[in-house]
Amino acid sequence: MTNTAPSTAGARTAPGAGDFAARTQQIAKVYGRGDAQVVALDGVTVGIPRGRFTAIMGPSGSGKSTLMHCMAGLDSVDSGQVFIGDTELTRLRDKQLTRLRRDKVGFIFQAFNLVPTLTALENITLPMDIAGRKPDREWLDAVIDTVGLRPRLKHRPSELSGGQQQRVACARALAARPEIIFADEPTGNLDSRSGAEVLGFLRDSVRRMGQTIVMVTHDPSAAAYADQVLFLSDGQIVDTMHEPTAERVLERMKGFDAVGAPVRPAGDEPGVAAR
Ligand SMILES: Nc1ncnc2c1ncn2[C@@H]1O[C@H](COP(=O)(O)OP(=O)(O)OP(=O)(O)O)[C@@H](O)[C@H]1O
Repeated sequence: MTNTAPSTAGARTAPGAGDFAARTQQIAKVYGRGDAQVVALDGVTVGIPRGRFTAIMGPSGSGKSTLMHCMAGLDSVDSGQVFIGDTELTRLRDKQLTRLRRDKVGFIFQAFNLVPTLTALENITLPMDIAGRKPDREWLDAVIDTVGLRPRLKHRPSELSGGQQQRVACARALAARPEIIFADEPTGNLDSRSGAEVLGFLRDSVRRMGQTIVMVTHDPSAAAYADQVLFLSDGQIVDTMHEPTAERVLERMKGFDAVGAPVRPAGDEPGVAAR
């Protein structure tokens, strides 16, 4: 890759660094050595615009999870820079990184990761309790209403459906008002109706609350809830699609052959790798 400016990833005019909730500059990540070496990220430069919903798609093994983990400070890069807001993660010591993840980043995983002995409300406020922060009551109320959990706040996870449990996990991520939320296959364990509900709440939290969300997904219908989709192939971003529909995303995914090489259809906007 020869470019150095982050992909606008959805913003139509070139935004400044301050408009990105997270960004990377030429990051590379290699796993293993010698014959077993795998280049998971190959010089990715990308910006995640604030207050937008961004989906990351690509063939299996293209580097989606690695990119998300590196952007979230859950994994280290071999070269390049990662920023959350103005803070360069790649310069932080472990303790500072832990604090930054706690204070500025929210996570939603495929497995709901709720504490079984706590009620829904206690699970939602747990990260703030651990951080010794008092929840902003008004914001918490808005989050609870957005995810439709008010009648279920005293229930424990085992008394909730999968969709409701994932809504608790969404509310937990939203409650602390993080700079950015990373969601890794958040609907992977849900039936299509519950999945649609959760995706609707995520989209609402972006539209109504100005949250920034990045979501890795394999599902074109899930990606269609996003404002833009970044397509990864062989550790590089090869396309960006704005205002996606499930049909267009599916069509674009068909453009990747079995080993993941991109075949760009005419008319699609080039991604950062081509700039
Ligand atoms: N811990 C690891 N050790 C060795 N190789 C790894 C490790 N993690 C990922 N990889 C390799 O890096 C590449 C990118 O993996 P990654 O999980 O980021 O892809 P992905 O697009 O998220 O895949 P999937 O859609 O199948 O989840 C793959 O070839 C994978 O095998």
